[in-house]
Amino acid sequence: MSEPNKGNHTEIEVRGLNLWYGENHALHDVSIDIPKNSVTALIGPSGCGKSTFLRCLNRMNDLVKNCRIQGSVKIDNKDIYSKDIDVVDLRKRVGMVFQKPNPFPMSIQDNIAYGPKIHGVAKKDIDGVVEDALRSGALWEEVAERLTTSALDLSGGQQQRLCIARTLAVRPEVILFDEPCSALDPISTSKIEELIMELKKKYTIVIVTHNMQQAARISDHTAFFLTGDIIEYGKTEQIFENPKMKPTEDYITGRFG
Ligand SMILES: Nc1ncnc2c1ncn2[C@@H]1O[C@H](COP(=O)(O)OP(=O)(O)OP(=O)(O)O)[C@@H](O)[C@H]1O
Repeated sequence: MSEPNKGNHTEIEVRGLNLWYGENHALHDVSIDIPKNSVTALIGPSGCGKSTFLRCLNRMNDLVKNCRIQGSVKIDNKDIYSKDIDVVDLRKRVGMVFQKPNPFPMSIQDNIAYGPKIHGVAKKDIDGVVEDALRSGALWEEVAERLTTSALDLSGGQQQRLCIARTLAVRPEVILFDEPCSALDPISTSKIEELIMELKKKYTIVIVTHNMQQAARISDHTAFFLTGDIIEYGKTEQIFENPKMKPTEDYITGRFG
């Protein structure tokens, strides 16, 4: 079991989390404390369970057939797997941004307004919510004059910032990023990285990344996963400059993975 991080106020507390896809035991007794208003990076070789773990944090694995989960995941002190949790409300509180930008096939404005409308924001307030979300997503200046045009006409990087803005529009507490830059060029990537570092002032961020430099640049804490276990978890500086575990050192120095 990994040492839970002690320090900042904990936003996400995971204890003894086990997950099976059918017979495949994909997460082994994972425990971790993820601090509020910070960026936590999940790194590790392909297939080690990073995305699986990330998806446990907003119960996206509920949608996977034959998936079984044991253990507890508390967000803001409340077990998100308890019976009285409304999963739609949970996914509003814990937003997610995926590897490939996935705007809805509708206008920029409607992409952002979609969630707030579903969650009951009054019509008169929608324009303000849209503008705020696009500003927070560092996209407003680029799209203010073309809000009614299709989101699919935006560049890949702009689409990804739109997806981030769409997540922000429903006022989440936590944002999960699953390799958000892997489909983007270096300039778009650095814009998203800057945005993530800005967003952590208001939100708790957990990011899966294959890009070690990215983890080192933007995260405060890093967890190294290997075959379904957290091998090491700590301050990013310590993990990258002075890893305590041999497999962590081997991975970050490129000896495997
Ligand atoms: N929907 C699913 N159904 C069945 N098995 C799955 C599913 N998703 C993941 N797995 C399995 O769970 C294990 C962990 O996969 P996961 O995608 O979480 O790893 P990862 O570290 O995120 O990998 P990558 O870096 O390649 O995205 C793998 O053995 C994978 O095959």
